[in-house]
Amino acid sequence: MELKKVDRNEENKENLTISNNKLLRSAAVKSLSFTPLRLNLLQKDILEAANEPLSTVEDVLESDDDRDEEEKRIPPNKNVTFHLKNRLEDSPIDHESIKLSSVDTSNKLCDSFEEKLLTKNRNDLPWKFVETVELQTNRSLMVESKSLDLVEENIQAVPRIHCSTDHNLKPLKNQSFVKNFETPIKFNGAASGHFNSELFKIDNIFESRKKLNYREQENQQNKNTVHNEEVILGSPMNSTSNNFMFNSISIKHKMYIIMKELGRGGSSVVYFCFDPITKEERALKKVFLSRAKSSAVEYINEVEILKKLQTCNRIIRMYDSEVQEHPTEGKILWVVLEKGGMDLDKILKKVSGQGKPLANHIIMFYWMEMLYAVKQIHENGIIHSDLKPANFIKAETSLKLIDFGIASCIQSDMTSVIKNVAIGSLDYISPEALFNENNRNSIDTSSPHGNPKFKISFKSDVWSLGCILYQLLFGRTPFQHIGNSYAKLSAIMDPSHEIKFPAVDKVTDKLIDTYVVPFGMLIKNIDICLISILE
Ligand SMILES: Nc1ncnc2c1ncn2[C@@H]1O[C@H](COP(=O)(O)OP(=O)(O)OP(=O)(O)O)[C@@H](O)[C@H]1O
Repeated sequence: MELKKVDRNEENKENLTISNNKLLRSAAVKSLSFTPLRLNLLQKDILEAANEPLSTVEDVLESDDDRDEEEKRIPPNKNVTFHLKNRLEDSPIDHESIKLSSVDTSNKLCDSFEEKLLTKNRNDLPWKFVETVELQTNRSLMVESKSLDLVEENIQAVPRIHCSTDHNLKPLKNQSFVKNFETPIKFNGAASGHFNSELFKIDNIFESRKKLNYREQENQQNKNTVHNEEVILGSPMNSTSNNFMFNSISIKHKMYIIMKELGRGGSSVVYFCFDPITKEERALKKVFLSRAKSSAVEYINEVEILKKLQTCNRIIRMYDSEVQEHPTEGKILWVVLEKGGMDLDKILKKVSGQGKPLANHIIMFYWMEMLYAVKQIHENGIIHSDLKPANFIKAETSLKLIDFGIASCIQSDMTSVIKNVAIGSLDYISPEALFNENNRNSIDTSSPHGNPKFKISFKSDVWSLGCILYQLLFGRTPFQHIGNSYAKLSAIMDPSHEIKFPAVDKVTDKLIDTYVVPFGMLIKNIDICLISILE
């Protein structure tokens, strides 16, 4: 890899403004190679970042900087105290704690739970501890609400568990080793949470219910040709309430328990679900085909494209799909997908909410992950057409690409495709995706004469990548500040529009006198599609 010495003075005096006639793709990439915006990284940093599991990267983002390295880890085989905190009241529940003994923090079996949470004298709390459950590799807590009304509302009140190696049950001073309970709870009357894993208490509840529920489901299927009404699986064990409910769905004769919503798109909802037989977690995308703004064919297209990309490790895995007729909701497309974590948009919002800039090596890590993903689809002849942070999600230790709803498959002898609608997300859309070849003199994307014609190529994705890169560096997309949509479209399409590249001090003390890896060199090695732009 080529290394280059930084001239600090040269670096700092530049405040680059690049004319749009070289297009954002080129400008964004070049800005990194020749200006203070260049990612000043040690080769070591890059390699470290590339090898670092994403979860660790996020842990870094979440942790308190002033904490000792030592303190961040709970040593294996030490007693660990979990401290429940009621976030609404914002006061630790001092007397309520669980002692675990011999906890192996590498997420292996924990030997025993010594104590249950004491709830006496704490009748004022909306939450009552019920029990802890030890699954093979996971530890779960179960918490029950005294009031049904409080369940949905206060679900956020439970979610903090403070881990401490301290036997005196004190929460850590800076509370930075905090694991959030996610909120899988859709149940009435009881809530379960988890830490260190995304498996739930539902596991053992489900075991005892399984036979019954399959029978129920079978009966229902026999009685009813519309076989995929959501099935209520009965009341839970250990719950004082009899309103414990799960939603389940059968896709290609395989049952999934729906746990919670993960996200939403224009015409779809994505749920976190659980395969009760294999215990595997899945994401379930429910597309309301009849409500789809764009053609339902596009969602079917998504399934076909995903099938084509199943050998690519930076693309979300698809396990199954089925179109079903729902009595009230019309045609529904169900797609069973690999479950990812947070999408990059949420990660960026979270970071900006913390008021911290993204560290260079994290930018680099995300950026490389995005390039790998886009490289894989381009090599397979696919143009995504809707690249944006929300469509990259954390999965395993990488970022993976999702949402191929408007993607196009290009024949091997072609480099572009004609669409008859402008497609993409406004802040990331390329000029050519807005440029109606049948209405050249206007930014009006409709056509007075004949069908509109938009010529999309692989480079449209590169433009969107440039916008994402800009956002990673400056905290906003290049056209985000233009509020009026018409003005925004004009700016995107106007080659003379100037994109501002504010001077930001990305050069930390640590890196000032070190060598720099020009960003372009990395890209060159990664994405063939960017080579032409750099040269
Ligand atoms: N496999 C997955 N694992 C985890 N979360 C997911 C997964 N797929 C989607 N999501 C979440 O759901 C959101 C919406 O999903 P997706 O983008 O696929 O829907 P869409 O209807 O195609 O969206 P759009 O209207 O933007 O095209 C995503 O931004 C992401 O937060």
